[in-house]
Amino acid sequence: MELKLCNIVHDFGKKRILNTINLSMSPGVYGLLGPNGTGKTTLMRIVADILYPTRGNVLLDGQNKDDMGDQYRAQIGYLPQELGMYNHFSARDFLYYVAALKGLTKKEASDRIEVLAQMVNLSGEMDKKCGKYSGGMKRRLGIAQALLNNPGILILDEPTAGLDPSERVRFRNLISEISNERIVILSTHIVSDVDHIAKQVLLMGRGELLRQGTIKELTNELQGEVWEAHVPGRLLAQIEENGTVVNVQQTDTGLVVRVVSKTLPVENALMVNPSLEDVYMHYFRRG
Ligand SMILES: Nc1ncnc2c1ncn2[C@@H]1O[C@H](COP(=O)(O)OP(=O)(O)OP(=O)(O)O)[C@@H](O)[C@H]1O
Repeated sequence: MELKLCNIVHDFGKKRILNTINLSMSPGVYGLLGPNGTGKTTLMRIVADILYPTRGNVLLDGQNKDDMGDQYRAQIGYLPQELGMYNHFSARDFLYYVAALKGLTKKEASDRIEVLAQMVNLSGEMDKKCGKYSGGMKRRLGIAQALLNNPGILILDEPTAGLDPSERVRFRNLISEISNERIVILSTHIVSDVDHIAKQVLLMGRGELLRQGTIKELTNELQGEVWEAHVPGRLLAQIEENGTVVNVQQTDTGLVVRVVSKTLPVENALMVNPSLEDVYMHYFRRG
């Protein structure tokens, strides 16, 4: 399966939101990483066939999605940022409802709901009302509804927003498990959501794909430019002037500063291995 975005441009009124996006994807997790308001949701809505781009084409295995119609939409699973759920529905009824909208028969729906409830670890909670679900359970139910039609392309828009750290880790593992046969596009501004699981990281800044690569490729680009130094507080401003400060930790004897800088930031700085967070800060330090 190959999903290709060709010269996607999108304008809202006179404002250009997406500027000539080109991208080719095969099964695996694509982490769409960038600050708020850079066009991630807009791009995902275009791939989900909810929004028509101003210009450009989306091709699935060489066929234009607009020519494929329902055949294309049958391949899409979408978890929007805000998924509307009926609080008085049980999780099971909610999934039956979405299954009906997706055109599944009752038998297909009941078989699939059984499998998905297990997959997202909600088997024992299916008769509980959606309104009684925690944030993490809602997100897992959101994944289940997106997977009802067994889509080849799964689009997850900030799926970990509002989750606590342990839910976040569980959720990341779940995404990883379900990504071996499908294209998963996951947008986030939280680096750890895509660290470890993304086959490719797409850095999105102001409507453009700034960089694309594996985590290793992106971190390798900063090899020799990431430092840690133990410094007195008064040196922080000078370090900030010459590099991108990624982290500052207070200690009894001063600060431990992590910084991206082409040159040695201070005498005693030690070169360290770059992380995806360093890459993110390097590209987006000014928001
Ligand atoms: N329907 C709309 N009409 C006008 N402008 C819009 C519309 N939807 C989004 N925008 C604008 O497009 C830009 C990109 O928004 P988008 O939601 O795609 O970004 P994002 O990267 O997903 O951000 P976030 O993480 O905050 O959702 C923003 O400036 C936003 O205000």
